[in-house]
Amino acid sequence: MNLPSRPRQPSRAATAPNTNQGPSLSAQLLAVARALQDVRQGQSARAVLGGVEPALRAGVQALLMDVLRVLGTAEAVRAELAPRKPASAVDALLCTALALLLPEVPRYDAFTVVNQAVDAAKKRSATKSQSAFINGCLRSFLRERDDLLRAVAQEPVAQYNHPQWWLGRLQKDYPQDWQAIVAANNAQAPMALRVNLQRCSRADYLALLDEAGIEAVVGVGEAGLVLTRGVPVDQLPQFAQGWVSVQDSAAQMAAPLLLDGLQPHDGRALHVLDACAAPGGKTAHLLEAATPQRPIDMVALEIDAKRAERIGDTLARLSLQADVVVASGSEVASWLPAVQARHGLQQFDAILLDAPCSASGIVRRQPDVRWLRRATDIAQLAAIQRQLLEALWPLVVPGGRLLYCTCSVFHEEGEGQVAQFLRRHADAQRLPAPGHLLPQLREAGHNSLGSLARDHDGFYYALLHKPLR
Ligand SMILES: C[S@@+](CC[C@H](N)C(=O)[O-])C[C@H]1O[C@@H](n2cnc3c(N)ncnc32)[C@H](O)[C@@H]1O
Repeated sequence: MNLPSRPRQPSRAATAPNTNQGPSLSAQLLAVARALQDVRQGQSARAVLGGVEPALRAGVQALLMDVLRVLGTAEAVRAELAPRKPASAVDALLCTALALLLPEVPRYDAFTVVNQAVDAAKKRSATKSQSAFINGCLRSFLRERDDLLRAVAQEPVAQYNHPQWWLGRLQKDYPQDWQAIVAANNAQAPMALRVNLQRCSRADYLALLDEAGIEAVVGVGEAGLVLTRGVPVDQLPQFAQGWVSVQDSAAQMAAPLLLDGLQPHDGRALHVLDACAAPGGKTAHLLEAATPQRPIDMVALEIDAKRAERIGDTLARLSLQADVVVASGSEVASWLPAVQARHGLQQFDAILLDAPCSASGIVRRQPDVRWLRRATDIAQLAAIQRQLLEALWPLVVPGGRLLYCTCSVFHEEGEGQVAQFLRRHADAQRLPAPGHLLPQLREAGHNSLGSLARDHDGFYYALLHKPLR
């Protein structure tokens, strides 16, 4: 945490409490505080934001993400200012305003935040009677900010903005790199794109972006791009027509890892199973990588019926096709016979197992994740990952392969899981794959183009080959 040496000046964003066009800051603060209350009760930020009225949603989303990134500091400061924890609605509004007053979040002039937070408090029955208390706390913070920040800087949760158990796990798994991982988690991720090579080349799409005034650099693989500034997807040329998708650079490594060098011998289509497929980002990438010489027959499995609908939406936009099956990858008997009959197959040439995980590698995109997870979740998730690996490995044809991946940096969900699997399965051989990829903190000069091109989330990849008998 950087301590400011002098009071912060009015900053880059709005300093006025309201404009003629947009909703007032107090209305946004009220909605952010309600959303924070819901997240604290266990709901994901994505689900909560879905319920925010459309006119407020974009602003509330941006502010909520900022608040969640510094929530550990804000809560520690609140505890200094008000040792007896206020009622949940009051605490959520107070912590929201404190977060927006921290030096890491220079969005608004400090007095604007204070005044608008007090206005917000007066608008809600659950906070109305505490508006003077909120005003007092926030003004105390402005007066004593440096001392308060120095006091809480000694507490790891306040300093690093991650739960204690999470920091402990990172320290154990990465004694050298844990602080760099935490710093990357607290930064904002760039917007990465994957060009649909069935529709156009990367060079042609770059030219389209250039025409639209959107600056981008070449990213991973044959289809990756990274924007120097994120834009709403509807501003991306030909997005609705399926020429491009938004996907982090680490996730874009899955399709080439699984497919490169794999060719069915008899000229038939490659039988591919995406075993945990929703919302279908990697299913789509695999299908985009099909060629006339290597057509792909895709089965996309997903346990959650609602999420499975999103695979259909993803594929429809991109004009791609898969057999979407709602079932559990670990209960093979419930879906395999019907799939075998429909596709005329016995086993799969390639299986992608993008397993459910803690999502500890993508917290820079989903800053709520760190506050929602519990320490005990990791062992439970590792048990599910193990069941899926055990159930799916027999479905790989000899000569075929399984790509195991998670968007986690924790060893128990990555290297630890795969090392145990290899000890149990003499018929599994490792092929080259990146292993644990760590989220990157961009180098000095921040948006330096080379640094952007190499930026990615935290991820884990292991490629397992089943030799011919
Ligand atoms: C990491 S996400 C997959 C992301 C997806 N591969 C993509 O790139 O868009 C994991 C998915 O696995 C699903 N899932 C969890 N347990 C499962 C199981 N036993 N069988 C099949 N799907 C499962 C979850 O509902 C979730 O949609």
